[in-house]
Amino acid sequence: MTISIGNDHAGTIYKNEIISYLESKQIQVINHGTNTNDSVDYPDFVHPVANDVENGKVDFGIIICGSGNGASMTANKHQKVRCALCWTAEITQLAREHNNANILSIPARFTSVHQALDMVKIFLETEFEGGRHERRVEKIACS
Ligand SMILES: O=C(CO)[C@H](O)[C@H](O)[C@H](O)COP(=O)(O)O
Repeated sequence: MTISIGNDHAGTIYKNEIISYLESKQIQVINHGTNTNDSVDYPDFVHPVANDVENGKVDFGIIICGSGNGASMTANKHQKVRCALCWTAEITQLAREHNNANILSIPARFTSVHQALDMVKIFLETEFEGGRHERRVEKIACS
């Protein structure tokens, strides 16, 4: 499995912890940055992740900013992306089970690193339930 990841300056520390976790699980990572704490614009680092998911280069993406909102809004501009802003384990599990989310948006300024790593684990290990949810997910994309 390969994961595409991107973040703004508010998420750099969390991104580095997540990469360490993923690599410990032998998961390859495409890191689109940013890699410093210098102020940047989140769309510049989220669009590449959304492109990777939309083009089928990876199955899942992870994006991180301060509240998770800007990153999520940016990713969801991409037609084939279903980005979920998650801040608890249960919301993360439901984002996969019910919404077949393919990008996880993490609010770095409102979660701990431990919570973020737990959400990443859940996001990657939880299967989409399909069934009634499949019909609903298919209606998300505007024609
Ligand atoms: O888009 C955001 C707000 O929803 C992100 O949280 C950004 O990380 C945040 O806006 C950055 O704020 P800063 O004051 O420029 O660090």
